[in-house]
Amino acid sequence: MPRTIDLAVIPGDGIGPEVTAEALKVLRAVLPADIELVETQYPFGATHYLESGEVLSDESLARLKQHEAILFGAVGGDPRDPRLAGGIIERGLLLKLRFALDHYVNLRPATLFPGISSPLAAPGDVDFVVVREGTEGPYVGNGGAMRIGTRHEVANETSVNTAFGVERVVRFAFETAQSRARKRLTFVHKTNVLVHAGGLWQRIVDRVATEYPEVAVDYLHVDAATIFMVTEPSRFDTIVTDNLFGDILTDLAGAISGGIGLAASGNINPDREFPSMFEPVHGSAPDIAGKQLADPTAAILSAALLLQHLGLADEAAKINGAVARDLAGRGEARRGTSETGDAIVAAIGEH
Ligand SMILES: NC(=O)c1ccc[n+]([C@@H]2O[C@H](COP(=O)([O-])OP(=O)(O)OC[C@H]3O[C@@H](n4cnc5c(N)ncnc54)[C@H](O)[C@@H]3O)[C@@H](O)[C@H]2O)c1
Ligand SMILES: CC(C)[C@H](C(=O)O)[C@@H](O)C(=O)O
Ligand SMILES: [Mg+2]
Repeated sequence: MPRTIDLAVIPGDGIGPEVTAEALKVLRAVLPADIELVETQYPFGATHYLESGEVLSDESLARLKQHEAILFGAVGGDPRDPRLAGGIIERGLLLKLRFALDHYVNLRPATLFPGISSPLAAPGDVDFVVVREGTEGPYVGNGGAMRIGTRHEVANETSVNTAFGVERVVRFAFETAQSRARKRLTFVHKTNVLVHAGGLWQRIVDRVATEYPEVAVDYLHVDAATIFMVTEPSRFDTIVTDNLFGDILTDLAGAISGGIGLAASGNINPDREFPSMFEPVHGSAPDIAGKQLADPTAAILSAALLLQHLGLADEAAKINGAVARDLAGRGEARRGTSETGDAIVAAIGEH
């Protein structure tokens, strides 16, 4: 039966548009003739804000909610531009989307593909997925500052953790662990210091664990987790953690899996009340923007996560297979962004 995918596309700033163009190229190439991809482009990002004054209006948000899924590039402008101070784009656009669309699971797989060199690990050593909480923690903007600019300034940034919010992401993580071959879940936090939030998380992990007897659960403090991610990444299968620890751990996970240019993510609303949003883990990379130097593989693998979420597992597997074949033969030669997109499209045709 013919099917349509109604996709919102937010390319964003810097390398965002460059890598998103390649992800769309691959999506168009992998979908069979009876699935029509309908793309609606939205201009949001720092550049659009500086031109129009809009970060993300309520009307735009309402329009985005109508789509089936969102493909997101990356946002963020010149860090020295005072008009962009205060995380106006990061908070006002990206986090606003994650919160408004209730993306309580931020799913970030880490896989070291054959053919890719990692500072320390060997292929097969890195094959885990981070289930990062996406709507709570220190990200909620519950804070404030007083006596700003004086020697007596006080600044607070409160981490908000609710039983409801923690339980739903922990349940998702157990389901994920249960579905994977090794069935191992590592809870990462800092329960020895952040005792209030840590206590809540620990009690919920312990309680939900009783419903998943096949899943082996362990715990690591986040500082120790960074050690093992470098020295023994094979110990990880599924990781569940809060919003901030998950942010930091997944850049590290990218670095040990061949680089941030390969790290994909999905901001998922498992209840399917709102569209989920798929984006590379990396940002707008102003240092390499406009030079065709960005690796679009993270954006392309994020498109595969998007297809998986929409129930198109065969097409998602085709993209993952094409990326694996391309990476295996890529070697050390430097390639341009669109050249890499073309090579992955060509690799889809090989199977
Ligand atoms: N999801 C997002 O939109 C997102 C995520 C992270 C950062 N940001 C924003 O992006 C801006 C830059 O942030 P940053 O420099 O901390 O992080 P970044 O991820 O943009 O860049 C970090 C380093 O990784 C490199 N890099 C990133 N993506 C790459 C790719 N695809 N191929 C090759 N190299 C790549 C960059 O050149 C840079 O050296 C900031 O405004 C930040 O707030 C946005
Ligand atoms: C840009 C920023 C708000 C964002 C985050 O911290 O979640 C980014 O670092 C990411 O990892 O997607
Ligand atoms: Mg990050």
